[in-house]
Amino acid sequence: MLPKTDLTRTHAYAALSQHFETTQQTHLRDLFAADPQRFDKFSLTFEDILFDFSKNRVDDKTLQLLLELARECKLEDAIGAMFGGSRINETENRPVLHVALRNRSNEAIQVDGKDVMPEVNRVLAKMKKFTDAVIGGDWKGYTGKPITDVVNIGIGGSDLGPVMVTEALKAYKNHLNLHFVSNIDGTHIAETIKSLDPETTLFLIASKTFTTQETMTNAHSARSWFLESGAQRDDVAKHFAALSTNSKEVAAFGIDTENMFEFWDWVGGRYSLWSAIGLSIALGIGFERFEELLAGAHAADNHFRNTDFKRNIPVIQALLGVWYINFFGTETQAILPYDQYMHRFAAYFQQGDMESNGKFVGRDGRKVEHQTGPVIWGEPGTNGQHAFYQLIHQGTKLIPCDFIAPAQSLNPLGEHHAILLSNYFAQTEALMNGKSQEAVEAELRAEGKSDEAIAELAPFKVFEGNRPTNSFLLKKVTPYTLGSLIAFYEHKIFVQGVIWNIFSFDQWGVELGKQLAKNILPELKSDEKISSHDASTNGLINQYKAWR
Ligand SMILES: O=P(O)(O)OC[C@H]1O[C@@H](O)[C@H](O)[C@@H](O)[C@@H]1O
Repeated sequence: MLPKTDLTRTHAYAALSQHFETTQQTHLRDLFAADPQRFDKFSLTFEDILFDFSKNRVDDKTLQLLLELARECKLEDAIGAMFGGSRINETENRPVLHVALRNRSNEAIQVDGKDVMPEVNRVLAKMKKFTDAVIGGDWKGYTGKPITDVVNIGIGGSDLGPVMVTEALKAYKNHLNLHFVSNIDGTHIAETIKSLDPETTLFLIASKTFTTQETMTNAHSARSWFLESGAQRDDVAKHFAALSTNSKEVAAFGIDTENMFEFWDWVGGRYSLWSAIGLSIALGIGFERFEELLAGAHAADNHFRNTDFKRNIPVIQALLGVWYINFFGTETQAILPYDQYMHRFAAYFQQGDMESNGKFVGRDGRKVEHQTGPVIWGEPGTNGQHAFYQLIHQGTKLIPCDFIAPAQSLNPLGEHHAILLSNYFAQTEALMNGKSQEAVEAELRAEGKSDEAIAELAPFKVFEGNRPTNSFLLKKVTPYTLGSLIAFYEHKIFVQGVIWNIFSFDQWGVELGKQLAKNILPELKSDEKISSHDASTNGLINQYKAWR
């Protein structure tokens, strides 16, 4: 059970509200000028990751109060409850144990008095055997050829993690071609199988529940395509594997349970890349590197669990987010990786964060009186700079941003990396300092502009600055470092959920649309005019029928 604390009724919240009134106008420039130790004080190093949070609109007092808030919300108990296997996902009556999947120390983790680690290790061993056989060419397709292409069919948590990680670690990839099919739009599977040879293709049907409409429909289409190629039913075993918690449905689909890689209901879909759902990752980069990913996450778990909140990266990340969301009223959070390989990182945490903390009902079952999860978005730098940074620099909205970059490039090519990183450093500097009216005027004067032209143009060229950023500087993107970074963001989400007094590990909000789609599907099959919905929905459906 998680402790229940009403955020807005805590002492720390009242103190923070007061503190906000007195400090909200303070400029970051002045905070830096006033404290030469600011970077040392407000940055943390964890192995090969530097987390610099000094460019945030906080001072010692802010952090002290935010840490008090964490204590008042009983964060320590909540962390203990998660790692201890309590059923903290109360609305689904499940523990939340993605940390067990990467528990490389093998320390026992009990659920209802039973250690889950032997099962975790059994599946990992099975994954290793399978990945070694497929990568090594010993696993043969139905005509005796080795596998060349792997297609992961899954959606949401059964897709986004594997896609993000295999993209982020592409530099470590072996010869297997990876493909991901998620969308129910037939275009996705049709375009994917166009280039594939059924004799050398392996399908991974990734679904925790094995009932998700999109995944099952795509899986059936993949199987039909495979059988139409001349393969027999018995050959399915050589070309289809299942990653799931639901052995009954896997068997019903016709996949031999020998080819099933299990995980458990205590793994949330959006936290499942560490489980059998990560099989495509292990196939793409090899099992050892998959284990390095797990090890990096495990090290971050230990940091989260054992480090004083003051020096605890995910706790600080979370508290800064709370400061902006609940006091400054920010609504979004940009994640901006200066690494092309990490181009799906923000998309991954759109699900991770928004499906976890996009909730308006508190753990007491009542509507909360404060803001909860932010809108997460972002694109890799420098592409974003040429697209939406205008608004971050000069728009009317305050957008806290996370900048992420590796010091070492995996593709050192001429000056590319230095140029990339010069932009990474410049952007947080510019967002913090801005550019004053005087500086703009002096610049225009130096360009020889008249006083009149200067007066006209200057206001448009002013940057207020004081826009907060976090910087993650990684030594290099490796499976290990990536594992740690992902785990930090996961725990940030957890901490915020605790403080907001919401349940971060269910996702009831995705159900209504699914239900309604189920009602509408049969209506689309008939030619009759539909009148069972509101006028807009009826109108849209009937126009669709007229045009199809
Ligand atoms: O893995 P499954 O059971 O097919 O579910 C896929 C996704 O289904 C969605 O409905 C859920 O909101 C996600 O959390 C989940 O990841």
